[in-house]
Amino acid sequence: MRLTRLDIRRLRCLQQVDFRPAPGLNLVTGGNGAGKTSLVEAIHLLGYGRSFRGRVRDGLIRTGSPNLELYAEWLDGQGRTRRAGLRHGGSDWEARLDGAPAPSLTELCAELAVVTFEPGSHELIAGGAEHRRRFLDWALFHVEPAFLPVWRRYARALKQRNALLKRQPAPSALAPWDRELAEAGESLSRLRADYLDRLEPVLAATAREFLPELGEAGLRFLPGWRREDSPLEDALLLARERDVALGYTSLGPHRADWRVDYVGLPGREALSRGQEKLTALACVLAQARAFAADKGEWPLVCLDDLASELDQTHRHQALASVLSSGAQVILTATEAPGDLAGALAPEKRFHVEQGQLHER
Ligand SMILES: Nc1ncnc2c1ncn2[C@@H]1O[C@H](COP(=O)(O)OP(=O)(O)OP(=O)(O)O)[C@@H](O)[C@H]1O
Repeated sequence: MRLTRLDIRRLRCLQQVDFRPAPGLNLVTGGNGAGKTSLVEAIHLLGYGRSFRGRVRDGLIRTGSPNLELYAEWLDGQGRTRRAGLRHGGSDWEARLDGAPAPSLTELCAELAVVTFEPGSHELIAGGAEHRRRFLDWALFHVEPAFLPVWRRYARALKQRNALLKRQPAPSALAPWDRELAEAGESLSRLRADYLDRLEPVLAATAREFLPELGEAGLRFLPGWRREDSPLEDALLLARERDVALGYTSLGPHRADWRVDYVGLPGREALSRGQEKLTALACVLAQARAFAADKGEWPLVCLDDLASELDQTHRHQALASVLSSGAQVILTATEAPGDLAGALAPEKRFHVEQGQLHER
């Protein structure tokens, strides 16, 4: 997909910004606090329904304004122009897709595929499991039509089982919910495991470009219970008494996780901070590549403040690898990097200052 237009109104310091990116590399420069990340957050919001810095109600709307507005146009894989608009007031929102009201933000996000690497992205490796589950589920949401209904069914059953657990039921009263949770949970785990199997060789190839010294990268799926020992329904049965005492469901796909292991390293703890960041970048780019292989088009790639995360060699490698595939990239930096030339020369340059965007 290729973003051709993004109008931003009242998002953080961006009162009124009209962004017209080029198909390839777009460089956005600006000093600290100028609004570069806010621009990336606007794109991310359309693709995920939230910012990577939190929900809309957590400060994304310009102070003193009742809401923010976004309007985007992009070309899809068939060259058709698509349009989306979003007005978000924090708790209430209104969205339109191709001129018609969008019944849910999910529907809007399904149309605009965006991957983002930003200074917080190393959490994908160093942070809690929810970051990695979100990463996994984003990909499945886009490439696997069976995913969303199964995920919703699981979330509903989990909510109901947890509500019941809070009332300290007799353990046998959990049986119907265990069955429902287990059925949806087994399907969800199969989809996640299959996706990670497909992603693994793509990640290994990407990691080889960035971190060849660590040896082959592999992915290990942790489904949220000892899946190799027992089906989920049996595991839930065995956990009933404990769950009643705890008041919540202690195992299942809502506790799933995955990790990257390198042949040359004994464990994740052994990664340096720079290696964590490079591994996170390899994961994000591998996900974009796997998406392109499945869907026949690249997601929009946003690289916020890449220079603060990576040395010049790795920055070059990452950009060269993404741009050679024809992806559209939005790259932000405090200063224009002096080394972006030849195949890495930006097609368009923008500068943000005090929330105003200028094309250079
Ligand atoms: N709700 C808000 N209303 C108005 N201004 C806000 C709001 N939230 C944040 N800001 C301001 O918007 C700016 C946000 O800047 P942003 O994070 O996009 O900067 P940046 O160019 O990425 O900077 P850096 O290089 O420091 O990361 C800051 O100046 C901040 O004070």
